[in-house]
Amino acid sequence: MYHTAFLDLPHLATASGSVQLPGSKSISNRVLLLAALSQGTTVVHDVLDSDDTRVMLQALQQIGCVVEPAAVVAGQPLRITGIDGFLPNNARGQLFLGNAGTAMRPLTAALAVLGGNFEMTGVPRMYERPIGDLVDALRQLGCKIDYLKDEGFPPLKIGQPDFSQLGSESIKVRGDVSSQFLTSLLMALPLLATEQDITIEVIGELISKPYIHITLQLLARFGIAVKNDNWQRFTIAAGSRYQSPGDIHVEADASSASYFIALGALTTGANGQNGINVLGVGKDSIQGDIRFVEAAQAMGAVVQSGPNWLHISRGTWPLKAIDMDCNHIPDAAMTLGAMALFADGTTTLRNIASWRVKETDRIAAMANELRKLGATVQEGADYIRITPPASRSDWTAASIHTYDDHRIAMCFSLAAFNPAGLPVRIQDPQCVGKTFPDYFEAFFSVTQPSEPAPVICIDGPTASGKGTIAAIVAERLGYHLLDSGSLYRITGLAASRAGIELTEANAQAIADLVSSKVITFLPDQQVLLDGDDISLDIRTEQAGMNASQVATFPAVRQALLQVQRNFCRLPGLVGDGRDMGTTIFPDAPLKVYLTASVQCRAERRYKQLISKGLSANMADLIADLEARDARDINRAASPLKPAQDALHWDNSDSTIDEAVQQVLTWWEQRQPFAPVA
Ligand SMILES: Nc1ncnc2c1ncn2[C@@H]1O[C@H](COP(=O)(O)OP(=O)(O)OP(=O)(O)O)[C@@H](O)[C@H]1O
Ligand SMILES: Nc1ccn([C@H]2C[C@H](O)[C@@H](COP(=O)(O)O)O2)c(=O)n1
Repeated sequence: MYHTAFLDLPHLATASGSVQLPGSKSISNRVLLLAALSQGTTVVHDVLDSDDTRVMLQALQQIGCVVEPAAVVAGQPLRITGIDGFLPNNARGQLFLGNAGTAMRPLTAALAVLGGNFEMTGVPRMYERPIGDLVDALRQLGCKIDYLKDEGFPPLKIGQPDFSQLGSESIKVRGDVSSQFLTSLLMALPLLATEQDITIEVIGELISKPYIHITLQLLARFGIAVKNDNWQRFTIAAGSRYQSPGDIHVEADASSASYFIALGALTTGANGQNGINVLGVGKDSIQGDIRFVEAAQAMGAVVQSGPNWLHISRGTWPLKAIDMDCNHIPDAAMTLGAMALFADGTTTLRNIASWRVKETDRIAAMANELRKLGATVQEGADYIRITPPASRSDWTAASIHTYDDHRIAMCFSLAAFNPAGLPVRIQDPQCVGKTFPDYFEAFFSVTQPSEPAPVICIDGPTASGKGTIAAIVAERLGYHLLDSGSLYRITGLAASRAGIELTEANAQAIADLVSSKVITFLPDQQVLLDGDDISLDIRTEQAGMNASQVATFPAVRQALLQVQRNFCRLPGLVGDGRDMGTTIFPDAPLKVYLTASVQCRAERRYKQLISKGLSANMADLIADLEARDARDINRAASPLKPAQDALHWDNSDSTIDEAVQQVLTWWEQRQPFAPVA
């Protein structure tokens, strides 16, 4: 997941390949709660690991469930031992539920019926998301729920219920604000339907029926039969008791599939490959958002499907504008809003009032951000109408505000395929953590830029601070990092270990040797050579001198050329070395030549070596630095020198932060985005 302040997507040209989607959020959180309420242990496979499931799992452990392991571990199922319909004595506490509607609402209902003493809290946006209709319905039953802040909204305090007045009348709940209210009652009331039937009656039109369909399907898996009378009355039979189904698999998220379905519809592939394969969800899905496929087809996508896979390719182009009632696919419909940017006219998405009370006011948010890109947008209480930019020149490079809403971030990634060749900036990309933490990694794995991904080159003499500055700049931008010096250090070390003398006569043998090695770069500057950890061995001054020696051999430089260029991948690269800007990435949009005085560099290197527990003395260091500088500058092959278009920075008197800021400022000056107001 990207934790950067923003993520710049370069202009993208083509897309092809396969994406394995993460588990569905809606199914994950329902299954987790049902398992928690059940008798027995449920083994849950493929649970989504995201912000919303994390808060749910934490809360379930607080109410007394045993969860093993305590959090989702990739590739491992979760074992949940439920409470069998009863809270432990004196169950109480504060449950923090972030911005997860799929946790706040069902847990409120279940705990209000079970009768714990809990405070239900979350992030500020959660306190703007209505829950009053659910609370009213629960109070009809005798549940005790108080508002801790604003009437009708979390945070809430749940106390002991009094069911002595419980009669045979049906429980009434509004169906036109959020289907999560009905889902919450459907999951909580089996706990009360031990001796009598319980009927829920929906007031107003029931929105998002597909989500109720998921709830009913999953209740059935946990042993609860519900009679559905025309989506207006739901009767839970007397004698209900949650029973673990044993093993259960969470299918992949159909809403998350929408971005890749759209991607297939928008793009052509490169190198003879065509289309996008979406794995983990297909035509047998129980999720309503799978019907996004029909909407995408209406806009021109060509879709083939199997039980749990989809293959999508471009059909009609430009896409066809549509006028569609999207009530059945409220979440995935946002993706249609992004697709509308590529349509042949005005697209209208109707019956989407629920967008206004989601993670943010999604109608307003989509309208604002689409306008930034150049679209003409009209919004109403329950609709949005989008006309794409009239021509290429009407597109603008936009910095997309994401409102802490994962779907806004994912939708607007598609705008990077604009016909104007513009990049797109996604602010706060980590908001995708709510449902699809590795969304951008998946997106980059199947997309290709129209130009090579952007590279920032930082060259300069030894100990000038290149490596330090490059690493921080890369981290701030979410870019890959190439420490090219380490490749020469590895080469020198490999040759020495193989007993090859570092002479010109052995240059080809050394080049062949390094080409035959498996070099692995791990986080935290860890480097493996054929599986051996050589991270410290390559950092000695001797290793630096050896590197400088082998770096004079053209055969070695040639062997490492493509290795270095292969580091240039989406979303971009920061490369540090001696010839990044002159030889390896001559077309890089930013080249920095970083220097510092010899005395200053020697002092820094001294401190660096001592802090690593390596021995050093200043006089030797100065001599070594000067010798290394001389060799690097005077060698014939790709000598150390500033590229003609490099910007120079002497950082003898600046801090690391100042140097980083300078590079980032230069980089920002090259971006087309308007400054954030
Ligand atoms: N502006 C700065 N102020 C103070 N210390 C710095 C500054 N820049 C870098 N340093 C420190 O100097 C040391 C050397 O920096 P670094 O290893 O990044 O240099 P380098 O140019 O990459 O060296 P080499 O080419 O040998 O790999 C590090 O300990 C780093 O923390
Ligand atoms: N692009 C590069 C990077 C490094 N070298 C050589 C010259 C250096 O003295 C040696 C070690 O580099 P360091 O890790 O200190 O940055 O490797 C080069 O020729 N070209």
